[in-house]
Amino acid sequence: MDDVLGWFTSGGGSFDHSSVGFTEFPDCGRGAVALQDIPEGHVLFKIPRELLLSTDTSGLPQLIGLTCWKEKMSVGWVGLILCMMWETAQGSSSKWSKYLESLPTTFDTPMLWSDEDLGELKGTSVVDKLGKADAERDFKEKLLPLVESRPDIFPSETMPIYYTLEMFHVMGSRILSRSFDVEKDDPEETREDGAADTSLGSAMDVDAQQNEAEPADNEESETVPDGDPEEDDDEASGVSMIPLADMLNARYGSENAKLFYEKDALGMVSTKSIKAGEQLWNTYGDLPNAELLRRYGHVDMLPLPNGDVGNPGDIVEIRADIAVDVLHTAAKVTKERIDWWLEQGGDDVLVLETDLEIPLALVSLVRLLRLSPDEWEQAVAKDRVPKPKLDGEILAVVAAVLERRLSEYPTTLATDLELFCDETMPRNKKHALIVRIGEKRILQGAFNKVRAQMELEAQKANGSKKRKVPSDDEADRSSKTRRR
Ligand SMILES: C[S@@+](CC[C@H](N)C(=O)[O-])C[C@H]1O[C@@H](n2cnc3c(N)ncnc32)[C@H](O)[C@@H]1O
Repeated sequence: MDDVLGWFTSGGGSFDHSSVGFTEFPDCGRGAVALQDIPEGHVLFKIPRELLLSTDTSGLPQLIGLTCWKEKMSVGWVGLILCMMWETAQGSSSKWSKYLESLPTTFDTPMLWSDEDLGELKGTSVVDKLGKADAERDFKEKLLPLVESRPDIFPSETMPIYYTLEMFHVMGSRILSRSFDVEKDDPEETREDGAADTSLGSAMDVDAQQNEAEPADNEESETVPDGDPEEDDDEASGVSMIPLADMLNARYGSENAKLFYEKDALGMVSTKSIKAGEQLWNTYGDLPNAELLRRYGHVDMLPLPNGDVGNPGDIVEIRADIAVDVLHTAAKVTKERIDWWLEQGGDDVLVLETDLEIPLALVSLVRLLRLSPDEWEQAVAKDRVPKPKLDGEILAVVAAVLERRLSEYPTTLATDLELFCDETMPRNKKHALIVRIGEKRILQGAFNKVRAQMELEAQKANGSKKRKVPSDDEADRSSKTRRR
C-alpha cells in the first residue's frame, strides 16, 4: 500500500493517518482499519476529483478524437476498459500508474470461472446475468478494431501485452468490483432526503455531503453505481475508478463509512462511531449472495435469526414463465395475457425473500392466467389485474411453482447441506454451494409454509363450508413484491 498511498497524498489526496490504517484481512483481502476510536461524521480521507480515473479524466479520448470516441466507445464499459489498458501501457508516465499497479489482477468472480465450476451455479440467477458473451463481443467488435486502426496510439508491439482478451477481463473485473458511477448531468435527480441517487451494484455508495461544515453542492451532484455495463447508456463516462475509496470491504448490515461528494473532492466519512481495531466497512448495497458473488467474487455468511448461517439479504428470483408452464397455459393466451400484465406494470420476475412471504404479484399473475375468457375480457375492460387473493386452489398452484423452481437446481437442499461439511471443497465450488443453499432454504421454507396453509384451508373447508377463508395479511405482503 505504501506506493499507492504516497502517490495518493502527492496527488492532493489527504487521509487521517492517526485514525485510518490499511491492512490485510484474512477473509477479505486488503481493507481499512480504525487505528483509534473514531466518532461518527469524521472525514477519514478525501480524494480530489482529479485523481478519479474515468473516460473524462484519461487523456485517451482526446487523443483518439472526441467525435470518433463518442461514436465508438461511449456505450457500456468498453471505453473505460480501453482507457485503463492504455494508461497501463503508458507505464510510469501515466498519472495513475501507481494506482493501476496496486489493483488486483486475479478475481474470484464467476465471469472468469471454468465451465465446470459454472455448472455448480445451475438454477441460480448468476449464470444468466454473467454477460460474458456480450463482453467478449465488445472486445472483438468495438475495442480491437479501434486499437488496430490506430497504430500511432497503440503500437503493434504493445498489442499482445496490454490489449488482449485476458486484460480486457481483468479491467472489466476491476470495474465490476470497484467502480463508482459519478453522474454529472441532472441535479434534480437527487433524492428528497438530499442524498444523491444510488443504485445496487456499485462498489460503494456515494451520497451528497451531510457534514454541516461542508454542505452538499447539488449543482455538482454525483451518484454511484454500477454493476452492469448493459444498464449504462451513453452517459457511461460517469463510471469512475476512485482510488482508496475502493479499498474498503463491505459486509451485510455492517456499514460504518461512506463516500460523500463535494464540489472538488469526494470524502470517505464515518457513518457511525467506530472502535479502535474495527474494520471500516462500506456498503455494496447489502446484496444477496448471488449478486455478491457475480460482482465481487465473495459471499456473506452471518448468523441468521433461526440459528443457521447465511446472508440475510438473500432472495430467490422466480421467472413468470414458470407459472405459465405449471398452468399449461395455451401459447396464444399466454402471449396476450403476459403482454397485458407487463403493460399494467407487472413483473416478469417475482422475488421471494427470507421472510418467506409469497409475492402478491405471483398470486395476481396466477389468477390472471386462470381467468376464463369472459373474466379475462372483464379484467381488460376494467383495466385491473386480479386481486392477489390466496385461496386453496391458488395455493396449490403456488406450491407447484415453488416445486418447479426448486427442481431447476441439479441437487437437493439436503445434498447441498451434506456437501457443505466438506472442508476440502475448492473456493468456487464452495461459493456456488453457499448461493444455492441460501436460495433453496428460501424456496423450501416458502414451500413448507404454503403446504401448511393448504392443509389449514382444507381443514377449514371440511369443518365449515360456509365459513369464508381468510387470506394472509395482504397489506404486509404487498410491501414484499419487487419490480425487476
Ligand atoms: C472494493 S474492493 C475492496 C478491497 C479489496 N479487499 C482489495 O484487496 O483490494 C472489493 C473486493 O474486496 C473483497 N471483499 C470485499 N468485502 C468482502 C467480504 N465481506 N468478504 C470477502 N471479500 C470481500 C472482494 O474480493 C471484492 O471484490
